[in-house]
Amino acid sequence: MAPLQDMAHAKINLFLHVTGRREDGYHLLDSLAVFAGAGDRVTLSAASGDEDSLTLHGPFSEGLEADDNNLVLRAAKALRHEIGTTGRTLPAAALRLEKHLPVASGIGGGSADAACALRLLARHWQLPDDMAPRAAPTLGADVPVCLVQKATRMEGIGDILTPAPALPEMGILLVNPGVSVSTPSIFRRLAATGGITPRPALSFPETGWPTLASLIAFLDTTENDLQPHAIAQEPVIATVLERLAALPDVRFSRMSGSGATCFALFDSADKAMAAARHLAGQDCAHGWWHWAGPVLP
Ligand SMILES: C[C@@](CO)(OP(=O)(O)O)[C@H](O)COP(=O)(O)OP(=O)(O)OC[C@H]1O[C@@H](n2ccc(N)nc2=O)[C@H](O)[C@@H]1O
Ligand SMILES: Nc1ncnc2c1ncn2[C@@H]1O[C@H](COP(=O)(O)OP(=O)(O)O)[C@@H](O)[C@H]1O
Repeated sequence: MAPLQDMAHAKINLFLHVTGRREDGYHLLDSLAVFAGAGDRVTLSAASGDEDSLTLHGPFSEGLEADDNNLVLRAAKALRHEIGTTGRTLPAAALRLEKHLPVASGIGGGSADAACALRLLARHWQLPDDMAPRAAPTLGADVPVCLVQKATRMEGIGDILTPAPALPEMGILLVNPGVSVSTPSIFRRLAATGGITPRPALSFPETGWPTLASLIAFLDTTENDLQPHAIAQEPVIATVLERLAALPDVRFSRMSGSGATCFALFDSADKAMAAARHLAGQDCAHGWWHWAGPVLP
């Protein structure tokens, strides 16, 4: 069998409202998630042994372990469990993860890797369509949206998904200042300050956003409720946001997820790439990770 390969794309929360808290401590969200061309690559080859295995490669593989805690191997285990008794007898998979996305950075890299592994394993084992979506939420709140990997409104804790209305063509620049941020610690900070901002229910336009201006007019009515808490923990995020807002041709900027990656929107991928070159020339951006290109359709 030829190896199977798929991309685990970066998820960006264009806005993120925390609307409530469940009894188990998980927060209810309302968020518009889109995916960028940036991503990790996962490859699956048939293996002869009886254990699934993982090897790590790429610029952000250092600091990650290829052990049972890695979300790629956790995905394989969760999928076998979901399948039931026959899950244990399915052929072993040799998985290879090429890590290009910064770890613990608010763009769901680990969740995207898990979702990507689920998609590949479901193809490898020729599983029915509902099997990977059943395993996804057991791996993390962001894994279901990463399985879909298309612009989506996320509600509940990330388990209620609705396809987003049509989005305009745009370019995106992602910038991470090289600090990792733990998602639970940012939700804890939010909870400690009372957390929930009361707001009227938000409605998305049924016909979508025909232009970037119309999308930005909508985003201007929203926030990322986790952003102030992430800045309080890692003040360098505020510096990233200042730099993004000052870039040529920038139309909008904000932090994604629980941070620290921030994004800026542009009329085109070319303009995003030109702004990335401009930023890379600044002293403050030394050691910052960035990626610029298209938002996936
Ligand atoms: C904040 C978001 C927004 O898309 O993105 P990231 O910053 O991780 O990219 C996600 O909700 C993150 O999803 P994910 O990273 O999969 O979270 P999980 O592993 O399930 O949960 C980690 C911890 O975050 C908190 N958590 C997570 C999701 C949620 N809806 N409410 C929460 O309170 C809980 O404390 C939980 O124990
Ligand atoms: N394949 C993986 N890639 C990234 N992180 C992983 C992976 N497997 C396990 N993890 C763990 O998951 C945590 C969350 O990682 P990640 O998904 O990158 O965060 P975020 O959703 O904030 O971008 C990290 O602290 C990391 O230790």
